[in-house]
Amino acid sequence: MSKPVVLVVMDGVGWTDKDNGNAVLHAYKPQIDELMTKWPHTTIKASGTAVGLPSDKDMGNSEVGHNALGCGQIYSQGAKLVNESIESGKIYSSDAWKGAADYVKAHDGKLHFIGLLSDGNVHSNISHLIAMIKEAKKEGIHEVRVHALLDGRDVPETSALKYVDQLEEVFKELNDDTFHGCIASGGGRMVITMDRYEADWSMVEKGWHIHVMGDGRQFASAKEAIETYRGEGGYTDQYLPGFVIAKDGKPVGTIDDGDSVILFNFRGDRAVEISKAFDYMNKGFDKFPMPKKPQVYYAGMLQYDGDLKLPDHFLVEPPHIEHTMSEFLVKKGVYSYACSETQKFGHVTYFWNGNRSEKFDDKLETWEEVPSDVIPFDLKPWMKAEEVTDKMIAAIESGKYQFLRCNYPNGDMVGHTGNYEATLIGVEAVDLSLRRIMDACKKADYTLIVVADHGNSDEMYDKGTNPDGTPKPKTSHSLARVPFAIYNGPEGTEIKDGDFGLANVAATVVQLLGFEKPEQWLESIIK
Ligand SMILES: O=C(O)[C@H](O)COP(=O)(O)O
Ligand SMILES: [Mn+2]
Ligand SMILES: [Mn+2]
Repeated sequence: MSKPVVLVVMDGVGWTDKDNGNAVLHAYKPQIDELMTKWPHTTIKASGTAVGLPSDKDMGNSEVGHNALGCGQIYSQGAKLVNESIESGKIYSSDAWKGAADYVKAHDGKLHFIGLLSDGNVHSNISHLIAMIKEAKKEGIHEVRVHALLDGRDVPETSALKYVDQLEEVFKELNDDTFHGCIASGGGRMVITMDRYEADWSMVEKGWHIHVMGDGRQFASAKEAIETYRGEGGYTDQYLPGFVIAKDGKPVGTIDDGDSVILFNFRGDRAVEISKAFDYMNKGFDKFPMPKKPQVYYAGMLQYDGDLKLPDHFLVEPPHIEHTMSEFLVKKGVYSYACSETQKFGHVTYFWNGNRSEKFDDKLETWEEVPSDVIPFDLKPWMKAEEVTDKMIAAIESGKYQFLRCNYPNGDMVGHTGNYEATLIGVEAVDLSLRRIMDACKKADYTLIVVADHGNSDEMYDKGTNPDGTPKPKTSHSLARVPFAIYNGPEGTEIKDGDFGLANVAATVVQLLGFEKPEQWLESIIK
């Protein structure tokens, strides 16, 4: 009988000697150091084409990382699929594009785009937005409104004006007697609209008021809003309060009956809640009161949830991820367990299972969520590591599961705040938790795999310095490789020669569990 396997994802903990504010390198982390010296270990690829992104310049992210970990294959991901669909023009012959355009034309309405305004390529890409705006004009749509969520999390932390200027230029070029486009509202992505995993529905409620009702602080332009808020509160982009663009006291682009709305984000986790608000508004939606429910045609860039079929209308076919590890293990009758705190709960369940929100088998699969705090995580960099560890150890000690997985968000969520000192503590909290997991695995004689989904905390400084000479914080992920180590594996466990990536982990897990991998998967990392 093979030993059960525990897999820990240290979210956002990249592995590199480069020291650009490397909070992994400088953290006190005796456990990770032990794993990466005394046990079978290597580093693996977690970015670019190794995880299905358009190019090797694309940093990894949780969606593509957990998809690859959970399915053992490399699928072309949203960023790439949307590029291809726009290049070929296929997107404009989709039912959803035609539906949205026809609805606006039939009602003399406005076409709205909501989404993350940047070229971060994690949730969205501004180039997709611009292409669609140009096509809308070509197709005879007269009124376009953009509801711009400001990024500063997948791109430099105060870069919003660059993207706002780029978009305003496009409108300047396009606007004439037949066409009028402008920014109608917006706000920081960590304040309005882009909540995930139901951590804080009030963010989506705020977004509803700002985008749909035009109910918020008014400014003459997005630029004025950004500059005013920065001056008043020193806000960085991701935390900028909501704003409404108005003329003579009247919002320029509320969402009304007869309008169409396209959410131009391709990634699902932070697109699900706002999509539910639109798709379910007349179907018992009860997450927040809706003083206004406009009759609109709503479409997502992709379908974000394959089980819920959400949203109903979408422009580009999402990757249809088949042959996942969870499905494979269920067919083998293996009991499995998954745990994280809210912020990453969907990563080890929904992303892990190929963007499906439901289990393959209720009896064999157990999922446990530890509620996350709703605070900026640099204020509490240990987050819920202790609670996640408690649950993992209880699950190991129960003896019920042959495969157990968890995600510690600290390296990533604290890394995204740009706070180097806090991120050191975040990594150290993960390391402390690992000691307890390692001891539990030793005691129960389970194999432990420790890996990460992409870098972040390993590069906390951006290019350049602040006016006071301190390093500029970097809030986004990095291109670093990630650590991979096997603790307490079977006698003779040895890493193969070769250059591996996240998609090689699934085969490694099932090999350790004593199964042969399905033919679709990439090879195992061990001999
Ligand atoms: O959504 C986020 O917080 C960031 O854009 C990406 O972080 P993640 O890929 O680690 O979730
Ligand atoms: Mn991640
Ligand atoms: Mn992240």
